[in-house]
Amino acid sequence: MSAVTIRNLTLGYDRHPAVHHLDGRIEAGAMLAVVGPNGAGKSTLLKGLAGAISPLSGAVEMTRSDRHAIAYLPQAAEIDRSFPITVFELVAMGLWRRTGLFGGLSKADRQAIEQALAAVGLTGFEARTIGTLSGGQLQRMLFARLLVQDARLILLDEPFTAIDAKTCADLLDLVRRWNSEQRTVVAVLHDMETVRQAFPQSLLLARRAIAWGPTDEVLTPENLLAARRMTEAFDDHAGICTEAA
Ligand SMILES: Nc1ncnc2c1ncn2[C@@H]1O[C@H](COP(=O)(O)OP(=O)(O)OP(=O)(O)O)[C@@H](O)[C@H]1O
Repeated sequence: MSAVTIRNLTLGYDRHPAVHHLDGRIEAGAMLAVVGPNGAGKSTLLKGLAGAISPLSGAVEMTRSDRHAIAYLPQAAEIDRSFPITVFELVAMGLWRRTGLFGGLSKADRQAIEQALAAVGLTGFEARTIGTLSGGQLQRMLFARLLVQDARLILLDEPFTAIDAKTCADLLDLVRRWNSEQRTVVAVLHDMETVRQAFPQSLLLARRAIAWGPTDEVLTPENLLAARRMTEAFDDHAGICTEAA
């Protein structure tokens, strides 16, 4: 059974396409890594799956109940840390579909928030404002919000970038737990070791799909080179450095 079917999907900004003519299926319960060079369209694809941007053409198909149960973790850079909100309040926002924006929290809701904070190792941080957290603590807090969302489809944009090894390992354990609970996880990742270790399926993106399937068949040197060449060909401002994939 597929959780998501992508049909001839083109996504972009101001009518400029960033992801072209993508076709594929994400099976329910899959762990799919989305990989590719900078500017390949990975974040754009996640936003399209999350429903945060509308397709220029084509479609993202999923059941109505799945569409209403998507948890999306944006890149850390997109979080406004100066916003005056506490850790508890931010994690509580994961419940808003159930409680409504201004609804009160039940005792069970408060317990769920406390449990989520405990699961990410942030017990005692409830009253801290988010601007006082370290990078690793911030990411743990965002995972706690994902936990209380209790979603079937979880979209993660670079969840392990710029965090320490311990936090990375702890959060990867949570992702594995979600997968063992038959949730579907789609993650944009840059670290190929993490992809090979934890994500059986990969989509290699370079505006178009270069390859999509079992990770060891997708992450070949030939495919990675093709992805880099294709993304550079798209980028008007591409520099001459060709080292980092
Ligand atoms: N809000 C936006 N408005 C206009 N163009 C955008 C916007 N966001 C992304 N783009 C462009 O769309 C293309 C794909 O960007 P995207 O962020 O999806 O790539 P990415 O693969 O996630 O890159 P990275 O690995 O660097 O995060 C890029 O050329 C980018 O400049």
